Amino acid sequence: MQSFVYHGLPSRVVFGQGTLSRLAEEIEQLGCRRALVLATPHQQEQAREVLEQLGERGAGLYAEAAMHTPVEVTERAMRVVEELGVDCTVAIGGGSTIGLGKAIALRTGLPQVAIPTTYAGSEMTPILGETRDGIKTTQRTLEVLPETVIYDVDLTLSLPAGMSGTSGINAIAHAVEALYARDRNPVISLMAEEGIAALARSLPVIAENPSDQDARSDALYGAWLCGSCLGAVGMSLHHKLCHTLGGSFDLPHAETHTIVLPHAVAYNAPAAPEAMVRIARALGCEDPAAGLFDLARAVGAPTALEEIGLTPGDVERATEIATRNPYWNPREVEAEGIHRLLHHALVGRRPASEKGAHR
Ligand SMILES: NC(=O)c1ccc[n+]([C@@H]2O[C@H](COP(=O)([O-])OP(=O)(O)OC[C@H]3O[C@@H](n4cnc5c(N)ncnc54)[C@H](O)[C@@H]3O)[C@@H](O)[C@H]2O)c1
Ligand SMILES: O=C(O)CCC(=O)CC(=O)O
Repeated sequence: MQSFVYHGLPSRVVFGQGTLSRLAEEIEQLGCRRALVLATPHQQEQAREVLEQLGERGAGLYAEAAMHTPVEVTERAMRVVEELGVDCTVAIGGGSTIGLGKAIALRTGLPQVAIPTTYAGSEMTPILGETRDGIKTTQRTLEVLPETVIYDVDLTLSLPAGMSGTSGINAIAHAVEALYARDRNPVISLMAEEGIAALARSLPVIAENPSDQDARSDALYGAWLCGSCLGAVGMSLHHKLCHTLGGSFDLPHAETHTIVLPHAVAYNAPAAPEAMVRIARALGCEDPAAGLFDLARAVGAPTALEEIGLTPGDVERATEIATRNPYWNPREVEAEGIHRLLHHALVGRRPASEKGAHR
């Protein structure tokens, strides 16, 4: 057995159907009385209902959360925090809204309740990415880890079929990279394999019938596990590529993850054979790279970066940025291979895992 370090993260998780009804008691458990409810403009009505449900524990609503946590949005939220004298935040939404709660916590130390409505996984991580003047920087600090997470399966029923597929594969990407992380450990690897399996079996069912409650429950359980993997260990090439494509080419987050993942896995396969066995087992297929590509197709997701806005002329610059300061990766990150990977992802070629031992 390899030696390892396991670092447990302190958060309280409430999981089930109808669990939103426990929000007031969870706020009380934190010792708080005046919550600021956070949302995107799109989920404003849902957030208003949450505020009403809170009664005197609800201090106000700020519904301007935006993708990649722009600092000007956070600064406006900070003025609301001060004006209302709030003592905690409640973020209801996906990674964008939860990111805003984290950005406020970083500046104030206010406790957070996160109520995720996508599968992105931010609620389980001490990671915050913030955008200033168009540049996104990411940090890891326990100060931003939400104290309480309420997973309510009912809240995911409204997530459209298309977004459910790409958001679920965004979650799978965290577990895939956790399986070959430099700081991987047996507990997180168990969670990763279980998380991939739960999402791989539920996402195609959701694509057919977004109201299937058993599949929704399975998917949210998988998202919790995969988010925990992201929070616990370091990510590698796949996340670096997606952060490059999102940050420098403005490609949409979950779709980018969905398209790039099979190709990143194909690239890393020769250097991470044990991880590949576990990913294939979780997917129920022979070749993990092809299996992930087929899963994307099964949920009706895009499979080519050119479908979401990348052009052939962008591949050179994306290769240069992604290889400049690479994250640790099990296989050496070399420009020619990354250029080829990105070209395959651009055109949507069905990948096959490369064979041989590259380290
Ligand atoms: N720090 C981390 O650990 C971490 C992890 C994953 C993602 N992220 C960040 O999160 C952001 C992406 O998050 P996301 O993919 O969850 O998307 P998102 O939060 O931007 O949500 C996308 C849209 O879907 C809407 N939406 C969310 N849930 C819905 C539901 N159930 N029904 C209907 N509409 C719904 C939102 O209001 C929004 O308009 C990115 O900025 C990414 O970098 C951070
Ligand atoms: O943008 C962030 O906050 C970091 C996101 C991250 O590392 C996970 C992801 O890319 O899905």
